[in-house]
Amino acid sequence: MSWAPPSDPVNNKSKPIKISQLCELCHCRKAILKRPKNLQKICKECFYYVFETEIHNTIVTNNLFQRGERVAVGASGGKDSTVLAHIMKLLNERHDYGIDITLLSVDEGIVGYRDDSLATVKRNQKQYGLPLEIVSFKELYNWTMDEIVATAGIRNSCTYCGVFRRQSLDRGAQKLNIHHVITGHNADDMAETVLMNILRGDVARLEKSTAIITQSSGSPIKRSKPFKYSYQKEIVLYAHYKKLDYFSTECTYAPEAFRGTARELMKNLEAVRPSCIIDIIHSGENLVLKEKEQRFKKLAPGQDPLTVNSGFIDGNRCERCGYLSSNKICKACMLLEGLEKNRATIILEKDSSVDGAARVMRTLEHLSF
Ligand SMILES: Nc1ncnc2c1ncn2[C@@H]1O[C@H](COP(=O)(O)OP(=O)(O)OP(=O)(O)O)[C@@H](O)[C@H]1O
Repeated sequence: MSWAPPSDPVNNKSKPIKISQLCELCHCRKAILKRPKNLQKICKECFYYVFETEIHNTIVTNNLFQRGERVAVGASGGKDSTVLAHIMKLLNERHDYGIDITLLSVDEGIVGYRDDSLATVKRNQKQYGLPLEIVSFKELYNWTMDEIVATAGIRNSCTYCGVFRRQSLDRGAQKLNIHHVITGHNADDMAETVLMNILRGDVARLEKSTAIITQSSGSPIKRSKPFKYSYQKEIVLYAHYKKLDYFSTECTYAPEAFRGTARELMKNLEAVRPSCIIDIIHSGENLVLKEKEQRFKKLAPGQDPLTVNSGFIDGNRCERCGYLSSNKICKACMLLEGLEKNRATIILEKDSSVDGAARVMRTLEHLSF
């Protein structure tokens, strides 16, 4: 789409605009917002244009989509994925990417949170005229997040949720025969991840943390992040001005503790220097890490470092569930094993004493693994 000239120029005599109030991009309309990314004062129309065009440029530069490809948008009903669904539909039509978009949601089973946000996704489905598929933890693992938290405690809830959700999105996509899932992870999320991995010294993750496309070896599903360079604040502004229908409540369970700390640090840095979000991403992209061979064991000629160092076998399948996994038993099955043991203990204790209920409550309070 070519850029449309402003319809309400400065010389509009009925409503003159002071030069100092003019949009710094079109120099015609009144600026109504300061762009969080670079503090430019711009009008609403120019904001839409630059925001959408930057995402289009990210898509084209990184060659994210192939004509005819089927793409699933990981749709949680939150602001990021709602804006993602809206923008993907818009850009697909505007620039004729020729992709086929489906909304894919995971119901983690969190009463008062995910049930409400899924209601938003169902409205979005109608608003955008896109097909929707919902897969649930209950149907895939026979556990809801509420049951997991009641059994394992709240402390590790993000670990369970993250592992099961990642696999659920893959399984949902496979069910639909879709091989590309896009998510609403944005620049703030990415900069936070880079910081977190630096602070933890997690070199293996640091290396991958700025990749726009990720794909587990052997997995048919690739993932990408079209909002890699989009600021969280701009996504919220866009959703607000476009009056998009999204769900804005935070998850009922505790956020991952260390990510929360990194987020706080990022917010403080951004307040002093807005460009630091992009700067951290660029730093991450340009980090040159030591050769894997030097970081890990010595390799025989032709040996894959990942195979040697983690027991990884390309195209491996989990011995329990048969799903693709880089280990003999996939992470989801390992977590499930711990959960099932605790469910068994709780049921046993409940049955064997008069004051069982009180004991179960005490056990639940102290359980963590
Ligand atoms: N339950 C879900 N079903 C489908 N996709 C999900 C779900 N939860 C998260 N995602 C995907 O992962 C991305 C990042 O999720 P995260 O929980 O970190 O969220 P967020 O920043 O609150 O995003 P959002 O505003 O879209 O909820 C989301 O934008 C979405 O694409």
